[in-house]
Amino acid sequence: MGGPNDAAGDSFLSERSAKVFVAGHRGLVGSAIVRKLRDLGFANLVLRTHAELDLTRQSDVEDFFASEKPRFVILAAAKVGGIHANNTYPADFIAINLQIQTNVIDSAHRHGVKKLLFLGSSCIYPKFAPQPIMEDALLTAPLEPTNEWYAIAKIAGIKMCQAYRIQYSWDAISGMPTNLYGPNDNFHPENSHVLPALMRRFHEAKVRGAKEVVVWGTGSPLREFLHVDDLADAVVFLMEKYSGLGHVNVGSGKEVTIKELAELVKEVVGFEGQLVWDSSKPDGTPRKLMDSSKLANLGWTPKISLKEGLRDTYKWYLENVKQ
Ligand SMILES: NC(=O)C1=CN([C@@H]2O[C@H](COP(=O)(O)OP(=O)(O)OC[C@H]3O[C@@H](n4cnc5c(N)ncnc54)[C@H](OP(=O)(O)O)[C@@H]3O)[C@@H](O)[C@H]2O)C=CC1
Ligand SMILES: C[C@H]1O[C@H](OP(=O)(O)OP(=O)(O)OC[C@H]2O[C@@H](n3cnc4c(=O)[nH]c(N)nc43)[C@H](O)[C@@H]2O)[C@@H](O)[C@@H](O)C1=O
Repeated sequence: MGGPNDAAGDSFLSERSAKVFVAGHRGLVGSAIVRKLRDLGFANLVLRTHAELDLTRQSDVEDFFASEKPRFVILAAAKVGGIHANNTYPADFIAINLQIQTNVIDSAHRHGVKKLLFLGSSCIYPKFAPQPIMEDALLTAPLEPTNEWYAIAKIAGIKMCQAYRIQYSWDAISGMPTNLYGPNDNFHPENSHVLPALMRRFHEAKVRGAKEVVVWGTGSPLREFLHVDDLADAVVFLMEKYSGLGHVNVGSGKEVTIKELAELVKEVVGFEGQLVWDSSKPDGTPRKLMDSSKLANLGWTPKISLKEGLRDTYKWYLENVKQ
């Protein structure tokens, strides 16, 4: 998908004093976007914690947009979790995400927001999509069951941005990041994604002097990881350069097996014991490497290697999370 606007758009970077609402600014992604925007000199960020503004509450969101009237919106607030959380709380993952994105996208449009960026996820694609996954693989085959509820909400978000562009000529775009990690990640033992879960488990095992650490599944699934600072850079790039109908993949182009990832995290943390695989836990999608050539052709490439990103994230974990 696409069109004549694909590489067009007025300049986001020329409006650094404009109000930018970053929804979800305390999360992994939102906090990285705030760091990036502040580095670039954006001086008028509009930020609300979940406690200050619950984005599932339609009338509160409406009132917020009516009074704040932001010029740009970056939607990084969502109900997010790893394979276990997605599989255990399907109602939360579909309902909360549909509510947040519907409220924010619709209110943003009705209150004069100039441009909005919606974030989806690589889980929108079919479980057995041809690899690497092109944007046009969307809705071509069944989804991965462990996260189909979340994926359906995200697909609805993409479609809502497209529908508002078609009906109202409104500049709403969607970026689809691959698996992300970095500072401010969620290190919950069960509900987080694999990378922070393993970092914490290896760290705690090292401190306890444990001989073994349990890792979920078979270790054979492949995943593509992108440091969240690269994602934040891509988000700003898309805000500046992209105004098309189709969503845009944002990946690193590099994949590792979960076993390779576990060995890398183990090395960075300095845990010297053994890995024990718990094959009663789900593997999820066998492989989801995205084809990010659409974004590369617009002129963006990632900079942070997985090894470097892991070291940076472990340093952050030691300074901010561990007891
Ligand atoms: N993490 C990943 O690997 C990937 C993430 N993404 C996408 O990036 C986006 C951000 O994810 P990520 O940063 O990882 O998630 P986090 O869980 O780290 O952050 C989500 C943020 O949303 C806020 N939030 C959640 N519910 C509400 C609500 N009802 N009202 C207001 N704020 C709310 C949270 O606030 P609070 O903590 O106070 O509830 C938090 O600040 C999501 O759209 C996600 O789908 C896409 C691909 C991969
Ligand atoms: C970003 C993406 O994230 C989710 O999909 P996922 O890629 O399957 O995410 P995950 O990071 O939780 O797992 C990746 C792999 O790793 C294995 N694994 C090993 N040990 C642990 C472990 O300790 N925790 C977790 N979570 N996984 C583990 C796990 O069994 C799986 O094979 C979506 O639900 C959805 O939210 C989404 O869009």
